[in-house]
Amino acid sequence: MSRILVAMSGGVDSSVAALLLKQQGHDVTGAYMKNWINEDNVIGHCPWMQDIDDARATAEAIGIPFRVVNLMQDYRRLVVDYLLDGYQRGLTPNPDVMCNREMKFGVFLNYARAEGFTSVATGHYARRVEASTAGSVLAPTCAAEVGTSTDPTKKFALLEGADKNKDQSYFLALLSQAQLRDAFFPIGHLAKPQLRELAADARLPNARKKDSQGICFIGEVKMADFLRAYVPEHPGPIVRATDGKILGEHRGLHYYTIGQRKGIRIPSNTDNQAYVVVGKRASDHALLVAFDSADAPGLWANEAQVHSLSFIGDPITAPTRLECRVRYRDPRVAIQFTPGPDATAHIRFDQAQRALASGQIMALYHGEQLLGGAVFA
Ligand SMILES: Nc1ncnc2c1ncn2[C@@H]1O[C@H](COP(=O)(O)OP(=O)(O)OP(=O)(O)O)[C@@H](O)[C@H]1O
Repeated sequence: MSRILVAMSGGVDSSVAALLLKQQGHDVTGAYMKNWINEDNVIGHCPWMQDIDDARATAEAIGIPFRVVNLMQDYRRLVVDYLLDGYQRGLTPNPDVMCNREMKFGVFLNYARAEGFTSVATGHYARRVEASTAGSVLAPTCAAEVGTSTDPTKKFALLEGADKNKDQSYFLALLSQAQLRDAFFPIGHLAKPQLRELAADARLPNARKKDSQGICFIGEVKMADFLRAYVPEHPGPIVRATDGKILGEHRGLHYYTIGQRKGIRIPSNTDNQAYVVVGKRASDHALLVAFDSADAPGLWANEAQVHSLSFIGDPITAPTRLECRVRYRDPRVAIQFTPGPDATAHIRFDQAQRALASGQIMALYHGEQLLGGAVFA
């Protein structure tokens, strides 16, 4: 029997994860991670107290012990500083991906091990399966199995969640084999309506709670409001990329992402073409814009460089036809993957991709198997 610490956010997904593990006969404890409590009270409503109450009440209904783990200092250092630093450097960081690698399957997993637990579980929509090595790509041997084995001789692979509308594998792209070995995703094989039914049948108090939105720690708050509070304003010119004409002034590059059309506040001078952000220029802190069209400079990419490449299973060391996902809700797209030195790779897309930002995460797939991830240069 495994001793499992389930990360319970107060939401219905992680509650059903705990419920299923308990029903399977494991020794289960629930834990809420206190990552962020809106310490400076600058970004309004933060539902964390309600979430703790919900998680505690649900743990009680399931009949498992519950604790609150304070990880605020680690979170500030490993996620918030990464986020703020990235935006200040003109990048597009992804705090959810980093929260998984550094917190849930990092600090929280280490905490669990130190407390005598064999593994952690979350309510992510992703499936962990046993894998065997076939060439350089790990091939799942039994896609139906969503087991709780921590056998150190076994290798594990990650598949997309069965509910394609809820799949969260993208956010797990930077996990390692060692992290995956001790991580369970008990709800990855379920569809959301099925999961809600299980929650209702078990009379879990949060069976009808609505799904959370937005960044894990910021909760319901918009990223722009968060950045306004934490990143100093740094104005610069808005420059038309096609001819260098200065069109106006912006209040900080961190408010903009490549591909963004809203909030540029430069009126279009044709009837039907709006400006879109196509880049950021560090030398004069310029925001580069162009009319949104197929030939807007820098907006569409046939190829890209990535760095900080990591693999869940065996690394891919030769040029290979694969697929990738360039952002959470995007479909997988076919690519030619060519590994380079020092955890870099060159990606050639079969079809041009719109608005790839430096710092953005690329998740690498072979069919529905998540192979790993990297960061766009
Ligand atoms: N503050 C937290 N404390 C404990 N676990 C958390 C916390 N935030 C997220 N998690 C874990 O990470 C998983 C994915 O987080 P996400 O914010 O995407 O939640 P979700 O998919 O809406 O799931 P849920 O319905 O459980 O909130 C959750 O299912 C839960 O296991």
